Amino acid sequence: MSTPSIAFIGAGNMAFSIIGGLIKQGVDPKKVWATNIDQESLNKLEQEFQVNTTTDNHQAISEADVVVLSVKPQVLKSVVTDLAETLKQNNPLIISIAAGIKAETLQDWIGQPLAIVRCMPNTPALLQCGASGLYKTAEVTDEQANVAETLMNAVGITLWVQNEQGIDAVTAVSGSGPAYYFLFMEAMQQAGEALGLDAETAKQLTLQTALGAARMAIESDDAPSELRRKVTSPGGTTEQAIQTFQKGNLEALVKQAMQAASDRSEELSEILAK
Ligand SMILES: NC(=O)C1=CN([C@@H]2O[C@H](COP(=O)(O)OP(=O)(O)OC[C@H]3O[C@@H](n4cnc5c(N)ncnc54)[C@H](OP(=O)(O)O)[C@@H]3O)[C@@H](O)[C@H]2O)C=CC1
Ligand SMILES: O=C(O)[C@@H]1CCC=N1
Repeated sequence: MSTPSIAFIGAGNMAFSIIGGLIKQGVDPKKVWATNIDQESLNKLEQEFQVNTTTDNHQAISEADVVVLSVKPQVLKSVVTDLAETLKQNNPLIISIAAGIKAETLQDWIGQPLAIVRCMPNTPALLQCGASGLYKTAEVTDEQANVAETLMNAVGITLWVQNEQGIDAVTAVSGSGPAYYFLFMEAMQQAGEALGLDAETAKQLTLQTALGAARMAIESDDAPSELRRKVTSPGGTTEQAIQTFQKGNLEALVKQAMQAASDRSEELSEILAK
């Protein structure tokens, strides 16, 4: 397949991030369609990225090689059942980014086992710094798997999981993950202010430190535990902070939080399959 024609059904936060990443990577905007309920919210997307937009989901998928389902999980059933006949006729590759909706459920709603890739991206896709987990059904050809991978590689790194449960774990790690780091940044910034820094100084120091730490963790041969050791002078300041985190059982809390995210992903798949 040359450059595929891609239709995003439900152009909200996540689709905006992926479309932005694709266009910045040089994907032809004429090959991209995006839909939403109202045209007003599509205008920004059209102005910023020059992609085709419509409020008519049928029009968007009429010639699409790839259909990206990017509405909220709660409305996915009505969207998919409405498009089922066209999907069966055109047989595009379907990429669903919805949290918690199993591929088999989508195939049931469509009424045919079409080729489905479940993808769990994250919002840093907007900066081509995303991380996506992918799972494919048996119907997905090698060529289609390549298309899905190439698409998502345009906005960050892409990793396949072998069973669908893996997508629940990916959701808990990288899908929801940016929010965990943002929460930590918010807390650090507030604590910096409480220590007497002005808001802007606390913000800049917090964000640059997050960037520096992430880059070091990615680029260094040292594991994060070793990088941490190198910051922590015996009897020094970092040791006091780390001990405070450990007394508060940070690791157990992180595990508990991510288990809750994964459980919710599984739970959604049961609730929303009905
Ligand atoms: N946000 C994130 O970090 C991530 C989200 N996801 C998944 O991505 C999906 C989208 O999430 P997100 O972008 O945050 O959600 P948004 O609500 O921002 O985007 C969904 C968009 O779809 C629109 N919409 C609703 N119904 C229809 C319809 N019938 N036809 C066309 N468009 C419609 C909504 O319009 P309106 O607002 O007017 O209802 C909204 O603009 C979800 O399934 C989520 O699970 C996956 C990974 C990360
Ligand atoms: O919170 C959610 O349900 C979605 C899925 C992962 C990130 N946002």
